[in-house]
Amino acid sequence: MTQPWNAPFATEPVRATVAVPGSKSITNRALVLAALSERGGTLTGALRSRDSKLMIDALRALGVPVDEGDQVVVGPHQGLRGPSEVDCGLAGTVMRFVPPAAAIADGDVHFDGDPRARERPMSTVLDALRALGAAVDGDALPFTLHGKGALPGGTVTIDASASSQFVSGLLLAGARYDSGLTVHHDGKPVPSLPHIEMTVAMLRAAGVTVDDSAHNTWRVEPGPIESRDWVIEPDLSNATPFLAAAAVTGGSLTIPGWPEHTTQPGDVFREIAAGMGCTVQHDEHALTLTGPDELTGIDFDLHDVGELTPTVAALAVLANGPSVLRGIAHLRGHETDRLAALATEINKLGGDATETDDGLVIRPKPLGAGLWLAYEDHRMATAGAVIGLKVAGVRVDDIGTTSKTLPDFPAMWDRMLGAAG
Ligand SMILES: O=C(O)C1=C[C@@H](OP(=O)(O)O)[C@@H](O)[C@H](O)C1
Ligand SMILES: C=C(OP(=O)(O)O)C(=O)O
Repeated sequence: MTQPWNAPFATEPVRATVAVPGSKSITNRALVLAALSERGGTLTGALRSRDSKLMIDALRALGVPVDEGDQVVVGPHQGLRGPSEVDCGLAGTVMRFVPPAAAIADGDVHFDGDPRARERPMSTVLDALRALGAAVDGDALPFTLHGKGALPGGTVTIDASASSQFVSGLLLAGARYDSGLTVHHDGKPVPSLPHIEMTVAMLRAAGVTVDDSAHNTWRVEPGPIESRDWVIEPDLSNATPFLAAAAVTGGSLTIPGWPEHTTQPGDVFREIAAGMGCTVQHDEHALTLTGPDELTGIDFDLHDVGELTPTVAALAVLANGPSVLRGIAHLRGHETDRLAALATEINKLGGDATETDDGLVIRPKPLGAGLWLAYEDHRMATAGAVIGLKVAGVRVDDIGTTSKTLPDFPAMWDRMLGAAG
């Protein structure tokens, strides 16, 4: 058990430029697409973190050569194969993206992951694969896919209201199914739609024909996936704790390389921060956020951008008025039940947060020192760091859990604060 991390308290406004590593979501999609293309592919600016390492190791376990140099190079291979073991860790992208790909492997593939991963929703993907012709034992991690080297594919109806990753995972592999794939969603609205747009955009960039013109229906034509050099954008969701540092201290923070156009949901943070009183400037080179004297509360539907919730909740705790965060019931199936975790930890520090059916209500109240639990959730850990900038004596029990997507977080945070002087 590691010692709790003393969250640095900001004695002056944060003023810094912070370069964040590559996007988790784009990196892990590019890895899957490269593995499913005949000649592999390369990734420039790939994220190197627990989640991307789990994806690389999963692909290697399926017989795909992956070289991790300056670039990540996915080599050509003779087809995915078992028998093999895949460790999903706590990575939603590994547990939801790899099984649809492994469904065309030759041989058995056994999947498992962290204890919490066994509780994350999974049966939708496995039922869909069964409906498309796969043989699968199990409804959650651990489970075994009995690959036959090909999958008929066709049309499947799923309820993807618990996670957009159910749709993305199926679409990423769908072109390699004999008849391609049509996915219909039937249920409450699918969350995180920008992440599905990211999937569709990357499939098209790899030469796959995708029809997403009908609401809640996606059609992927069968055919090859082209080999490409993927240039990975900075992870905009991982940029948000750093931007939040400027927001809560009345400072100014620049993220270089913020894309002009992107499917990353982190881009919506510009609108949220502006809605809370920040000034946000964006040009073709960078994004700069300047914090106000006092943050205002916000009423925001985060359904499309749920992964921003922990950062936004941290801002809300330090705002001068109430905030309502809506549309995020599906966060109960994330790395931890994020609604329960945020409400519990905020209230433990003396704050006022209430869980609703689909979100959180956070009211201003002075906070005090205390231990902030991360629940093995990288974004809970970074939210604790943001609050600690303004509340003296906050400790985060497991800052190391940030390695899921941002292994260098504590050093980056220190460098950011050092730059403020
Ligand atoms: O496809 C992706 O890369 C992701 C989709 C989203 O999942 P949910 O739709 O389950 O929220 C997001 O929260 C997750 O961090 C990454
Ligand atoms: C929900 C998240 O991760 P995962 O890809 O494991 O679902 C997240 O990073 O906020």
